[in-house]
Order: sequence, then C-alpha cells, then structure tokens
Amino acid sequence: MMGKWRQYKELTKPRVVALLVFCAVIGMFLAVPGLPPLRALVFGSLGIWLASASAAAFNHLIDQRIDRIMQRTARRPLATGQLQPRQVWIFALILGLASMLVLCLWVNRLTALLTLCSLIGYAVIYTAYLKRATPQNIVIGGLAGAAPPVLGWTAVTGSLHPFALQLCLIIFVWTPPHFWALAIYRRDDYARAGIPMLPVTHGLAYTRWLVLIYTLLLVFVTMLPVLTGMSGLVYFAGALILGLGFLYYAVRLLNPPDEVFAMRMFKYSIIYLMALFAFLLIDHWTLPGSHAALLFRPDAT
Ligand code: HEM
Ligand SMILES: CC(C)=CCC/C(C)=C/CC/C(C)=C/COP(=O)(O)OP(=O)(O)O
Repeated sequence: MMGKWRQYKELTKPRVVALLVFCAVIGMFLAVPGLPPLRALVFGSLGIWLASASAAAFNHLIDQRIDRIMQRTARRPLATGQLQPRQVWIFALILGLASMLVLCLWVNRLTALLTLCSLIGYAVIYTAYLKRATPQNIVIGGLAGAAPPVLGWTAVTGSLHPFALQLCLIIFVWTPPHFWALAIYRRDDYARAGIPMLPVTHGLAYTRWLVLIYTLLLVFVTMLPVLTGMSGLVYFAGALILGLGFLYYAVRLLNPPDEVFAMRMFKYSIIYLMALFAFLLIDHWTLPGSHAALLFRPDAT
C-alpha cells in the first residue's frame, strides 16, 4: 500500500512542482502590497499545484516508451510496470479536473484558463509533439513552465500585469541553460531514445555556446524588474551575485574540468531560481511603500 502511494507521488514530479508552486506563490505576494488575500493564496496554490501535478502525470503517460529506454527515467512507475496506464490516466484526469474546479470556484476564471493552457502546453504541445520534433522543444515548451508567477499574479488580482510577464520571461530564459546543462550530461540517453535534444542534434560545443548566450540573456532579463521599478536594491544585489555565479558555470562549461561539471551547473540552476525568487520577495517586503515596510517602519509614508 505504502509502495503504491510512493508511485503515485512519483508521477507528480514532486520536487519540480514544488519549485513551480513556490514561483507562483511569489507571484501572488508581489501582486499586492503586504499579504495577498488568504483565499487566493490557499486555493490559487492548490489549483496550480494540482494542474502541474496532472501535467506531470500526463507526461509520464505519454513518455512511457522513451522513459523505459533512458537510464535516468527507467525506474519510473509506468516504465517498470508498477502502475498501469489506466491508473495513470484516471489519476491525471482527476488531478486536472480538481484543479479546474478549485480555480473556477474559489479563484477566478482567468487563472483557470491560463492554468489550463499551461497544462495543455506542457502535457500535449511539449511532451507529445515538440519534444520529438525539434531541438528547440524545450525553448518553446519552457513557456508552460514559466507560467506560474503569472498564474499566481492573476489568482490574486484577476488581471494580467506587465510586471508578472517579466517574471515569466525570467523563467522562460532560465529554462534552456537549466535543461541543456543536464542534456549535455545525459546526451547518450536522449540519443538512444531518438529524442532530438540540442546536444544530440548539434553537438556539445554548440550547446555549450548556446548555454552561455542564454545565461547572458538571463542576467539581462533579471535586471528588468529593477529597470522597471518593480524591485529595488536588495533584489538587484541578489540577482547580480546569483547571475555572476551562473555565468561562472556557463563560461567554465565551455572548457569543463570534468565529465560531471554540466550536472553541477544543472544543480546550481535550481538553487539559482529558488534564491532569485526568494530575493524578489525579500526585496518586495523591504521596498518603501509596501505594507510590510510600513509595518516595520511606521514613520515611512
Ligand atoms: C521545458 C522546460 C523544462 C525541462 C525540459 C526540464 C527538464 C528537467 C529534467 C529532465 C529534470 C530531471 C533531472 C533528473 O532526473 O536528474 C529536471 C529537474 C528539475 N527541474 Fe526542470 N525542466 C524544465 C523546466 C523547469 C521549471 C519551469 C522548473 C521550476 C520552476 C523546473 C525545476 C526543476 C527542479 C526543481 C528539478 C529537480 C528535480 C529533482 O531533484 O528531482 N524545471 N528538469
Ligand atoms: C500547469 C502548469 C504550470 C504546468 C507546468 C507543468 C510542468 C510539470 C512543468 C515542468 C517542466 C519539466 C519537468 C519538464 C521536463 O519534462 P521532460 O519530459 O523533458 O523530462 P523527463 O524526461 O524528466 O520526463
């Protein structure tokens, strides 16, 4: 029984989804001064979590054949036969429907619609089509994974705001170095499964240069919140230090010290995004004018 529970949990890609929901929650906090309304916070997070978990389960279903071929994914519940496709279908559908119900009933329809687009974008457009069709798969597909801060923002305000799109852009540009670092290390896996990931189709040297270009672009787009006045000095300092760290990895990757260096960069990419979004929140709360700042310094008007 415990084993089955673990298998279902595995289907939801819990650690990836945790970071997605974290980014969505930061989007909620940045959307308003002070604290966001509790209802949007709780049901928005729940709805986005359910949709992301559903998308991840659909990904397992659609990818079961290639997951069986790749070493990294061969122990997944469908690949090993510990779960049957019918069980995964039902699980993914229930999560997806529950997500739409929660978002429509207790959040708002715009968030429900955008979340549904992200779910379809990842599960159908990326997994079923792009992943097998072009080495630009993860660049385009990255848009679904970049949506959470926007979903969090609309959950709280009911409308789209250019500030939210900046956050989406950050994750969108972060995705290629995040994934290609891993794909460099796992290129044999992808080659064997016949998936046209960039290191397979264009080689390692080309991929490393693109990683560097996207990382430079990332350092630039992470400065947009400062340039547009959404965030202040605390975020600027954090983003700069984190960005310089990422750049160090990207430059070093051109001439890596060892075989596993790309994997070290991949791990850094996750800490990077988590810390960057944490800085956005800390900055938001220390920015003069936000309610929290007023709480800490009642004399500031
Ligand atoms: C199309 C976009 C993306 C692709 C292709 C991608 C690919 C991957 C892959 C293949 C792994 C598995 C690594 C392993 O098994 O060792 C992974 C791990 C991870 N990804 Fe992504 N990713 C994408 C977007 C995102 C986004 C948007 C987030 C969060 C905001 C994210 C967060 C993570 C985290 C936290 C892990 C570590 C999971 C763990 O420790 O098991 N990824 N990613
Ligand atoms: C509603 C919403 C916000 C949806 C977003 C869905 C989501 C789970 C995005 C994460 C991206 C991700 C883990 C891609 C890896 O897929 P892969 O198939 O390339 O990797 P794999 O080989 O590890 O399965």
